[in-house]
Amino acid sequence: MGEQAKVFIGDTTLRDGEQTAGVVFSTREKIAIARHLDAMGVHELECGIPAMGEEERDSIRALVNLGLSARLITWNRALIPDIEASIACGIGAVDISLSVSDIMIRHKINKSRDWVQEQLKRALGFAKEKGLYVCVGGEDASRADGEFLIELMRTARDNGADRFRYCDTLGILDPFAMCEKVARLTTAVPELDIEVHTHNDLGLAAANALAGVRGGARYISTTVNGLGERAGNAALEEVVMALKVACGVDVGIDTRRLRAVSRLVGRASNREVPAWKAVVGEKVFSHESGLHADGVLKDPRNYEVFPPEEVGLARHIVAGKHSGTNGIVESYRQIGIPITRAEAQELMALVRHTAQRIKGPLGEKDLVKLHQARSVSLAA
Ligand SMILES: CC(=O)SCCNC(=O)CCNC(=O)[C@H](O)C(C)(C)COP(=O)(O)OP(=O)(O)OC[C@H]1O[C@@H](n2cnc3c(N)ncnc32)[C@H](O)[C@@H]1OP(=O)(O)O
Ligand SMILES: O=C(O)CCC(=O)C(=O)O
Repeated sequence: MGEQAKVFIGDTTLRDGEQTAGVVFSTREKIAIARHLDAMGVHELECGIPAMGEEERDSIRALVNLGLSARLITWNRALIPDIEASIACGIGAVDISLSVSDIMIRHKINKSRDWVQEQLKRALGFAKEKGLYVCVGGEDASRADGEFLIELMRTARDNGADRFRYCDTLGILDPFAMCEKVARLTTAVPELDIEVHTHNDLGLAAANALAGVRGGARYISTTVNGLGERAGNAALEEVVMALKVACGVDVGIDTRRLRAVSRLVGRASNREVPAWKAVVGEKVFSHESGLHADGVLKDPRNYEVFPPEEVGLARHIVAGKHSGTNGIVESYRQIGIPITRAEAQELMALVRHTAQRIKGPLGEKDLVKLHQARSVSLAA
């Protein structure tokens, strides 16, 4: 993955994210999330499923009316009425989805590979006739026959598709396999851009998204906080920061807004963001252990992969069971009580004991109490 690689983010918080069992966004929440993602510079928003009915279509129309810079795209089965419903919302881009693995072709949609090919031509032909941008969604592509996928992509290319979405629908791939499989497709059909849509059933969604890019994909499907079916999708915040930090690929998104959008989606989905959530968790820049706190105080780069401000977070030095002298001095400094290293060393056993007793970090009151107790015992 070189610096020159252009990678686009297609966020599907408002479609696959909302498909999380039990999650419902109000139109107002959808608007707030869409505005936020747009302001950050997310390139495309998959914003709903018009075939679901009038209420869903109304919310999609409300999003269309915002006039965002991001491209809005809807999810559709490969059925003309689904695409007509999208057009009726004023949408200019559609994902036309087909199950492409034999297991789903036979045991879900009860059809054949030939039917899939023919239905793709029909639905894609219709959408292109209407002037739409079309992403062809290959549901369960990671379990599909490789040769069949190539044939399907060629059909898609020859019928005007703008890109192909390679879905690891069940999250079964490892990053090495993902890279190889996508590379095979990009080599066989180089004219058609690939998007990778990865699920987190094995905790590999973000890694697989990056592996897809290594294999030649140019689009990544994400959701804020990794919301999505079952264990969720590749998290926007993880993908964007991993691309930037680990791969040297800047997708041009304002990462300082990641915390805010994470909290917005956390509230709207009624799924609080865990404090330890990678990249945006409230406590992922908290340092307690003596050697870590010391290292961070000397130079944050010792223990921080990027500065917390880069994602809208802040650093915290925490006094607790594993604290060392320098961390304790800093904890007292933060609450306006300057102490010396010698004083901190004397307080350390009390800090450890208190942390053990309360089974957690010390708050301001605990620190003040220990400091007063020490002063009293010295005076006595
Ligand atoms: C992997 C994914 O996330 S794909 C996105 C899935 N998202 C959703 O399902 C959320 C929204 N879904 C819905 O509101 C509804 O399921 C609708 C409107 C899409 C369809 O509703 P219904 O017509 O009542 O069908 P139902 O949900 O029971 O079953 C799906 C039907 O679509 C068919 N189907 C499934 N995928 C496709 C496809 N890609 N192209 C064409 N037909 C399909 C199934 O074979 C089944 O048809 P059958 O009843 O003839 O066997
Ligand atoms: O078919 C698509 O475009 C997306 C389907 C999907 O969400 C998935 O396969 O996980």
